[in-house]
Amino acid sequence: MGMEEETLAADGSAHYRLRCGPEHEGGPGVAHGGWISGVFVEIVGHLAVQMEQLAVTGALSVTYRKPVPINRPLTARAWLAGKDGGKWTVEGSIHLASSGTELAHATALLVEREMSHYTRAREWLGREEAGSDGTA
Ligand SMILES: CCCCCCCCCCCCCCCC(=O)SCCNC(=O)CCNC(=O)[C@H](O)C(C)(C)COP(=O)(O)OP(=O)(O)OC[C@H]1O[C@@H](n2cnc3c(N)ncnc32)[C@H](O)[C@@H]1OP(=O)(O)O
Repeated sequence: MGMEEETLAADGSAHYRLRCGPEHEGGPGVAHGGWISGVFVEIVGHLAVQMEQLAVTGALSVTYRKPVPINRPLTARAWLAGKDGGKWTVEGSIHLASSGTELAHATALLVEREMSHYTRAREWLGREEAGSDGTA
């Protein structure tokens, strides 16, 4: 996703240096929105990994404030904004490195899981493709 460096701050937030390559261009000189969303899924998910908790993204809301240029140094951060049992609210932002201006912001709901999540997903898919009622 173009991540070049990750640093963890004492407050638990994660900070990145990154850059959008031309392969993710969505308009002349600017990033595709899917790349921006993908960066957010990765950095909010990685925050949970850093805290040694497996969690998946249940919901992600992205605000695209300014076009994100390709081939320019960017910074991003992710931080835990709240926790309610096994549900985490994680926020993220992407900035133009040169000015610090925020280009995009995200709020994500992460849901804690065990590794059995993936076994259950495979079992669910088997039932789904076999034409059962699909109840997970
Ligand atoms: C230089 C170095 C750089 C390094 C750079 C890092 C690189 C390394 C990256 C590693 C990091 C990658 C990280 C990728 C992470 C994914 O890409 S995740 C992939 C995308 N997400 C998915 O595939 C999830 C698919 N969805 C699901 O599996 C299920 O819907 C979920 C999300 C597990 C929820 O299932 P569920 O049965 O509803 O779960 P359940 O336990 O019943 O619900 C828990 C609670 O969450 C609530 N909830 C669930 N979904 C929602 C929702 N959408 N909205 C509101 N509430 C919800 C439920 O209502 C419930 O609430 P309570 O009743 O407890 O109050």
